[in-house]
Amino acid sequence: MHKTAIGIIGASGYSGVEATHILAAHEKVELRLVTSDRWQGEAVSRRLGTMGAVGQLKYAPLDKSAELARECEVVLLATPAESSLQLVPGLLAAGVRVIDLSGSFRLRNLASYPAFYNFTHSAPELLEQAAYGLPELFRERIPGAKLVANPGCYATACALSVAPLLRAGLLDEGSLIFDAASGTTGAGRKGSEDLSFSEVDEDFRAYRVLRHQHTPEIAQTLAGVAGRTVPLTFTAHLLPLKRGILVTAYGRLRPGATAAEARAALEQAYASCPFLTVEASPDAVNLKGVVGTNRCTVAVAADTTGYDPGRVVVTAAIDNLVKGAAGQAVQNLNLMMGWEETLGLSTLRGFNP
Ligand SMILES: NC(=O)C1=CN([C@@H]2O[C@H](COP(=O)(O)OP(=O)(O)OC[C@H]3O[C@@H](n4cnc5c(N)ncnc54)[C@H](OP(=O)(O)O)[C@@H]3O)[C@@H](O)[C@H]2O)C=CC1
Ligand SMILES: CC(=O)N[C@@H](CCC(=O)OP(=O)(O)O)C(=O)O
Repeated sequence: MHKTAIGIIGASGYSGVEATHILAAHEKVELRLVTSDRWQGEAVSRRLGTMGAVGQLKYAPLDKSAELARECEVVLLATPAESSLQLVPGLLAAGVRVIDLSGSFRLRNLASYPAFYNFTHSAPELLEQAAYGLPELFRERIPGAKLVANPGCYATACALSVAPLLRAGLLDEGSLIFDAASGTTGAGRKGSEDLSFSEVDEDFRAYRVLRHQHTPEIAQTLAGVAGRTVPLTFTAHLLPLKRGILVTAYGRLRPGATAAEARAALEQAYASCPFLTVEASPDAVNLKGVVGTNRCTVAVAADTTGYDPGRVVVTAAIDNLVKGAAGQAVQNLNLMMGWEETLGLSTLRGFNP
């Protein structure tokens, strides 16, 4: 059977390693290229275990990425945003299709880059070309895309929690609040004092409050589904765990809308989405149900206590490295290539039997 040549640039990072595992077992893929400076010259099997034929592949240095990637039909960039920004124009010019896991092609508003990513965008003409790779909400542009901007991990969970309610016109025009918590792999492999074991273990705190880079991304997605600006506050928290994101979203039902309609909106929106599960109650949405898988679980409840009439709460959970990064990238790859959406992703095993 013909296999499609794929490369992973930034293969030694947390999401690059996750992508290597998934693609090594993908029946339609030949993993042709993995690049990393820290592991250059070493075989994949030395770092990740035997992994069949892929185990023999050696990590190439990052500065050879652009040249070697020309042998690939599609390349996943699991690199920091600035590195992706440098690499993407050349790869596209060489006819290579790209799935970028970083934030460098997600935002339409150019001013958001200096404000939230600390750089001025050097390839603004490519932003319009990039398909935002959140298949459950924006499936149409992915199959024909040359460049897919894979969504951020928090942005994935936040958007999937409330988008169906906004699309169905069930929420009022007041602001939405997203409280989200992530495991530490969300910050990547590079170390910092704040992320050291002694600082993180047995602690819990918010970070980058009112200046997190996923705020404009969530706002862009919600405006896309609601057809209006959606005011929002997003707060990220660091969990003393390795993987997983749980978001709790707070909004208000518009007068006359009911909890049953909100639940039906989630169920209808996600009925044909293989990785989305609507749980009976927000209490049933947890990290154990999703970690190690490409799933996203969601559930909604509305206030019945009378203490806050109209209040609606939605929870959503994902694995930040799978549905929040490498798994979603492979889901997008499957759609770009016209393959079954779940290929390589349906047998991933989480904690639950
Ligand atoms: N971790 C997560 O949960 C998520 C991450 N993302 C995004 O995906 C991308 C990869 O993230 P993640 O896997 O966490 O990152 P890591 O920090 O774990 O890994 C970064 C990778 O990029 C390579 N790299 C290339 N250029 C540079 C550079 N200038 N500085 C540092 N590393 C470089 C590194 O190679 P080497 O060191 O071997 O040379 C390494 O393989 C990022 O843009 C991130 O924002 C998106 C969603 C979720
Ligand atoms: C725990 C933790 O630090 N998580 C990261 C999320 C990484 C991500 O998705 O960021 P990009 O938009 O740069 O791709 C953060 O909050 O920045």
